[in-house]
Amino acid sequence: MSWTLQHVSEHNSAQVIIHSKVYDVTEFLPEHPGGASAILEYAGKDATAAYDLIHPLDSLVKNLPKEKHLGKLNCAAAKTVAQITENRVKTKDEQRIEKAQREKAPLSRVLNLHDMEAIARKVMPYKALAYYSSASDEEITHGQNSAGFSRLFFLPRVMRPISKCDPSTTLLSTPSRIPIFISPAGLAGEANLTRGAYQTGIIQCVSSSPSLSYKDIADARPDPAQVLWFQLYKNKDNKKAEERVREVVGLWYKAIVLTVDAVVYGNRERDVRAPWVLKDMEKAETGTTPGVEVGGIVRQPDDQEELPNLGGSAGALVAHDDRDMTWEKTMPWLKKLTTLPVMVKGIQCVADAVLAAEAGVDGIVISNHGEYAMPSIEVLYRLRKQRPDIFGTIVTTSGLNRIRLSTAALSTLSLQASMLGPSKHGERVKSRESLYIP
Ligand SMILES: Cc1cc2nc3c(=O)[nH]c(=O)nc-3n(C[C@H](O)[C@H](O)[C@H](O)COP(=O)(O)O)c2cc1C
Repeated sequence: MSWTLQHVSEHNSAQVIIHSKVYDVTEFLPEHPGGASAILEYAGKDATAAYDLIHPLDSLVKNLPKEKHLGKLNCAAAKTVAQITENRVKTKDEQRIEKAQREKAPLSRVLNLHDMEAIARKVMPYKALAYYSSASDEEITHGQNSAGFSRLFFLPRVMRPISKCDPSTTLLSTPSRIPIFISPAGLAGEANLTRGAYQTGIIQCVSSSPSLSYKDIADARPDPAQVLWFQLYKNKDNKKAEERVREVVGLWYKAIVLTVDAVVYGNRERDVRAPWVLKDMEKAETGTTPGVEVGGIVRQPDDQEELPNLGGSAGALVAHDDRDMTWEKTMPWLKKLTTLPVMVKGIQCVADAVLAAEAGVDGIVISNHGEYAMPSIEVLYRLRKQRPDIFGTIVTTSGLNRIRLSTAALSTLSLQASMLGPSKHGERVKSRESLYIP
C-alpha cells in the first residue's frame, strides 16, 4: 500500500515516516532505549532527520517486526516531504555550525589534541557535543583520569642509540604500526575511522552501538584483511546477545571486547539536558521547536509533566544491557559462542584484573566510566606493582584525550601496557562519515 500524508497523520497508532517509508512504532514505544516521548514527538510526521542522527540504517530491520513496516509514501507525498525538508529554515544550531565550518582553521594548523578539541567544540552539533563531552556526576574521575598522568614523572636515560626506533607492536596476533588502538565510542561516524585506521596501520575497536551497521563498517575496510575488533554490550536477552556475536563473527571481526562497567547508565547531565537546551534555543529565536512538520499535525503538550529521559543519548546505548553478568556465568557463555580472543573492558582495580586472569580472558582494558573510579593510569601502576605476574595484554583508555597524547602514551607504555586507546576520535554530525581525522 502507498500512503498519503493525510493518511499517516490520521491514524491512531504512532506512525512515523523515515526515508519515505511508513512505520508503526506503537508497540515498540516501551522498548525504545531513548524513551517513548522521543518517538511520539514525530508521530504522524517525517522523522528521517532525527532518526538518521542516532540510528544505524539497519536498526529498523533489526528491531521492528516486518508487519510494522507499513509501506511507502505515494509519489506526491514523498515529493512534498522532500520539498518541506529542503525549504525548511535551518535551526540556530545548524546556522552556528555552518558558520564555524566556514571559519575553521586548516588541518595543518592543528598541532595537538587541544587544538582539535577546540575546533570540535565549534563545529559539532550541540547534542552531539553534549553526548561526547559529558561525563558522570561532577566529572571528578573525568578530570582525574587526565590529572593522574601529571602525578607520574619520567627518569629519562641518556647516551643510548635512538636513531632507529620501531614503535610497532602486536596485540592478540594483530600487528599494529604504533601501540595505539581506537577505543570504542558509540555513534562515532565509524567508516572514516575504519579508513583512518587502515591508513595508519592501527586496530579499530567498533562499538556495539555504532552509527552504521556492523556490516557497513566491515565493508568500509579498504582491504578485507584489515583487522577490526568488536566491543560487546551484552543484551540481557541471551538470544539477542548471541545474534549480535554471531553477526560480527560472520563479518570477520577478530576479537570480542566485552564491556563490563556500563551495565547501568551514568548520570551525564549535560547529555540529558541537551534536547531541552536546543528546544529553548530555538524557541527563543523563532517561537518554534526543531523538526519537520508534515500533514498539518501539531501535538498539544500533555497535561501531565513528562518524565525526563535521564539516560540521555549515552544511556540509550546500554538500556538493554545484562545487569547480572558474572565471571562464572558470562565468560563461559561467551567462550562457548566464539573461538575469537576475548578481552574484558572496564577493569578498575587490581582485584578484578586478577579475577579476569583467572577467568581465562585474553586481555583486559583498564578503563572506567567515571563516578569516582580510580584513574586508569593509577590502576595500571598498582597492577604492575602488586601483581606483575599477571597479564601480558593490558590496554588502557582513560584520560588520554585530555592531555597531549604522546606524553600519556609514554607514561602508559612505561608501565608496560600493551597498547592504549583514545575514545574521542570522531564527531557525529549530520553525515554518517563526518569524522575530522588529523
Ligand atoms: C562519547 C563516548 C562514547 C563511548 N561509547 C562507548 C561504547 O560504545 N562502548 C564502550 O565500551 N565504551 C565506550 N566509551 C568509553 C571509551 O571507550 C573509553 O573507555 C572511556 O571514554 C575512557 O577513555 P577517555 O577518558 O580517554 O575518554 C565511550 C566514551 C565516550 C566519551
